[in-house]
Amino acid sequence: MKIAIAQLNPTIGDLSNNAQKILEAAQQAAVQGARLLLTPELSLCGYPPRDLLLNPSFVAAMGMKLQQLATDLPPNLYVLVGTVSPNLKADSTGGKSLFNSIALLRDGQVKQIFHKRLLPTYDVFDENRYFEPGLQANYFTLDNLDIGVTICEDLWNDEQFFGKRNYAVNPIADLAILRVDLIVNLSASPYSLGKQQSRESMLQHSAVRFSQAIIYTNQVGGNDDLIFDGRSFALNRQGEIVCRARGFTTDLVIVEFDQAQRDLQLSSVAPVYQSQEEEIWQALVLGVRDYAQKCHFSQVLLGLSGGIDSALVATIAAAAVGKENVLGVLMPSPYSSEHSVSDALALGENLGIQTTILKIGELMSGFDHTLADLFAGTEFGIAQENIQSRIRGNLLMAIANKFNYLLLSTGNKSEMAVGYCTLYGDMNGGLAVIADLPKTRVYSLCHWLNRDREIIPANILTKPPSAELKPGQLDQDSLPSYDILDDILERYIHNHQSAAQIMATGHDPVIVNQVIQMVARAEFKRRQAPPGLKITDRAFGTGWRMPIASNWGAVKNAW
Ligand SMILES: NC(=O)c1ccc[n+]([C@@H]2O[C@H](COP(=O)([O-])OP(=O)(O)OC[C@H]3O[C@@H](n4cnc5c(N)ncnc54)[C@H](O)[C@@H]3O)[C@@H](O)[C@H]2O)c1
Ligand SMILES: Nc1ncnc2c1ncn2[C@@H]1O[C@H](COP(=O)(O)O)[C@@H](O)[C@H]1O
Ligand SMILES: N[C@@H](CCC(=O)O)C(=O)O
Ligand SMILES: O=P(O)(O)OP(=O)(O)O
Repeated sequence: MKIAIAQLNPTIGDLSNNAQKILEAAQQAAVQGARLLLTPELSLCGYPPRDLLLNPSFVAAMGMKLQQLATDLPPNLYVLVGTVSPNLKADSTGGKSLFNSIALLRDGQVKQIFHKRLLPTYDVFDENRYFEPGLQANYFTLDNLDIGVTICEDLWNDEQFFGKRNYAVNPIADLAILRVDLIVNLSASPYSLGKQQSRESMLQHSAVRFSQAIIYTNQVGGNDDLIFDGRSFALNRQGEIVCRARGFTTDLVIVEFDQAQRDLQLSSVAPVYQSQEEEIWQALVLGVRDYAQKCHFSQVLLGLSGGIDSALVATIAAAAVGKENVLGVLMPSPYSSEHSVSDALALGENLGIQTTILKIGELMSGFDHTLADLFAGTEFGIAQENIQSRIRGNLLMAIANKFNYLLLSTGNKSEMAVGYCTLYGDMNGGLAVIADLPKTRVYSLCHWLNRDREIIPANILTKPPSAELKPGQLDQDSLPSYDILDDILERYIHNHQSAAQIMATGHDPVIVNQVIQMVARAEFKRRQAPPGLKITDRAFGTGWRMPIASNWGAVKNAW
């Protein structure tokens, strides 16, 4: 039996176009002789729909679209579609009003509905807010095969693999007891670095442990801060990968279930593990492309300083939306170095993007003049330095607003962590492209980009980072060196280590305390930052929920 995996890229809430994508995949699958088509979790509305689910008219429209899709699908093909369904007992039991479900469609009808059993609530997930958990093991019978149905998190509870039980039940174990022939999984699993290795080793473990063939279908595409990498795959009962779809792009793959052997056959196995840099690059390009497209922007702009952060963002942007659709704005001030302009122009030329120069000296004088009386008798300080950044931010938003460009902001994760950025200045923008990349990773990605030929000019790679807001200023005047800063941040933010634990690894206690205080104090800035593309398992986005007015971490030695 041929089973098709449709690795789709839905737009959240675009029910008609999402249904059309499912229909087109079904037509292709039917032509290729498939009997069953799998689509991702919530494929009809896109994942994550968030609070759209609280809107009854949205839920009703999804129900109608599902019925229409069932009617439109090619005959004789069974199709699993991700949708929501009502919890009819909600009023009497006090539960949530919806299930996160899969509908089995065939010949114009919704044949069966299956509900997601394990609802994730950690990191970016908030499914208990909307959904009631399903209580039953889900399966259906097709051509004498019993096919177990699971939704995303349903597979993430193999206590032998994790070394602990994440939930009380394990849907795979329940299906194995029922002796199903095959388990399919419809997922919307967001990308983070190394996630595919975890998914594959987790499911290899479960496939072998329960002697179950598993087909895992993932969503692909960018939705706000989240990037879905696709890379759907299937495993036979021995835990061997028999098929792997492409990463970071849509795909339709057919796998063959051998009914005599009761197992999946080997089909096409795409190479899986690229270098970390290549993987991050593909994720960010997809994230920018889809954010722009799904928010209806065809052109983007950014401030080009001749520094490495803006150079990387410009390079990603050119790959995402086309070099002819990227505008780099150079805004030298009297404090800017000469190489600021020459390096930015060299980068612009290498990329083939448009560039323009707007000198900001006169605007700075205008600000100084207007503020002169109010600031009289005070020393020149950070507030005056930041005026340059705010003038640039203002000019960039004026251009974005005038010509309907998307402004990309260029802050990296190290800066966002410690607040080394100016609110309403360089933090302006619609999308923070590298906000989840520590500065050391910005460097490694740029070196990787230059592996065959120079894209990022050598001088941008070698000069010391500088905000250039006053003469001779370097980042390292205010911050520890980036390799030290990034190591402390990794331990504190990702590994949840305490100050004492970080100090025990040999870091200077004064620096550790300073960094932790800076992270706490910069929360108010991060809360006002544009959405940042998530590429790690701990990003400053929807999964980061810190208080702003808090004393924890802000007071020296408080922990
Ligand atoms: N702009 C750039 O291009 C750039 C780049 C790199 C580094 N930097 C550095 O970033 C720093 C920016 O300076 P900054 O942080 O003083 O400027 P800022 O204006 O971005 O933030 C400080 C201001 O925010 C407000 N604020 C402080 N705590 C708050 C809270 N809890 N809630 C609400 N508002 C609050 C206050 O008005 C305070 O003066 C400087 O050190 C600068 O050198 C800037
Ligand atoms: N001289 C500049 N021209 C254009 N854009 C600039 C300039 N200086 C800074 N920017 C923008 O602001 C961010 C942050 O700057 P840092 O150098 O990190 O302080 C930069 O990426 C540019 O987008
Ligand atoms: N834990 C899974 C599942 C999430 C889900 O159920 O959507 C993941 O991170 O990919
Ligand atoms: O933000 P940029 O591009 O100016 O990079 P750097 O901070 O390294 O100068």
